[in-house]
Amino acid sequence: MAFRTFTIKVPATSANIGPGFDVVGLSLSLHLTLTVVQPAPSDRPYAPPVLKYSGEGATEVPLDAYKNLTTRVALYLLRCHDIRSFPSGLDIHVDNQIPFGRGLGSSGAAVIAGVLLGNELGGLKLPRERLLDFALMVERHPDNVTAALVGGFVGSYLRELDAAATEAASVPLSEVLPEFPPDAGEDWGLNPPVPPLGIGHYIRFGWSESIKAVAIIPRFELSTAKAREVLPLQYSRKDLVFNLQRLAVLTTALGQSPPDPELIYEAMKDRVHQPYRKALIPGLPEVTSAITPTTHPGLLGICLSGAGPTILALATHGFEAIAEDARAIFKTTGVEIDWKILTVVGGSVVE
Ligand SMILES: Nc1ncnc2c1ncn2[C@@H]1O[C@H](COP(=O)(O)OP(=O)(O)OP(=O)(O)O)[C@@H](O)[C@H]1O
Ligand SMILES: N[C@@H](CCO)C(=O)O
Repeated sequence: MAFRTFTIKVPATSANIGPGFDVVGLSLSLHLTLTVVQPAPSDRPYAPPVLKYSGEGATEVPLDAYKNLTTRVALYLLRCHDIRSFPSGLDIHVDNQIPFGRGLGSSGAAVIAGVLLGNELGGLKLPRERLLDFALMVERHPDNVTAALVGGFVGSYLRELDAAATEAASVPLSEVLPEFPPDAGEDWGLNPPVPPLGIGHYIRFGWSESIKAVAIIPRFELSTAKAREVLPLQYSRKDLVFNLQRLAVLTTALGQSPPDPELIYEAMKDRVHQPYRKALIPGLPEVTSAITPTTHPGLLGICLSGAGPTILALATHGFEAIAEDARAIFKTTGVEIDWKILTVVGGSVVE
């Protein structure tokens, strides 16, 4: 193969949208972009990938290809296809607009970029559904990764697997993505666990073109793992039905033109994750209860974005008033924010 260069562009995502915990995701107009230069094979000694990084997270992300999340996922995909290492002399420049640990799907985007990178480098030509299986072996809830891969407003579920497939899909992350020493020589250890076929299934819902998302982004990180630890293992029937009723309405309501604020505001309420996360996000209940379609014309609904701490307000107009009033409320709790108006975009692209 001759020298080639390609780019991989993956959108940010907001998961849950209120009641759809671990079920729905929305792809948004911030991107993780990889520009990859792959030299033609040569007789020169093996050279490991050189990773450069700009934008969000540039000061904290590992630049060792055997430690970085995206390249580790790419290597996982390659190793599952009997390709034991990266091609020699790769140059990968990552430019990232998605802030880390804010509930905008940075890790989901990094994982999807990794499966797309592995697919390209190995010339594997895997279909989208199979790429999703690999992503789900790493990020085990489907909402962010599915929306990042296919784009739009997406609902997904994990198929019930038989006993053997359940076992294959439940191996610890450390076995899926072992950390190799950079100079690992010939000993690559055990074969990686190959995902069962068809783990995740999804459908794209309609989305009204008039709706934009105001991302109100606190200036602190909250890891998804920490924000999941505070959730209970069991829920009352009342709370479950509360969420199911709203989610059923929401998936169609956001596709209608014009969107109905009265219907959507209530349909974006949640009793499964947000109430438990408020202790981690000072100001969350105050912002979501003070900003309503009555106080802020144009607002449709407001919720925690993913595992937080970002708050997502869906609106047709009045964006600045929503964001600045949220800023003022957060300020009273000592939290500074940045905000952005985002649009709903298509899925990942390799070109
Ligand atoms: N582009 C990237 N390259 C390498 N690692 C990344 C990248 N983006 C995110 N990560 C890793 O993922 C971590 C953040 O993941 P986490 O799941 O906690 O939050 P999030 O994905 O931003 O939010 P959420 O899942 O709630 O939408 C970062 O601290 C970093 O370790
Ligand atoms: N559904 C997940 C999204 C975060 O990745 C959560 O809320 O924990």
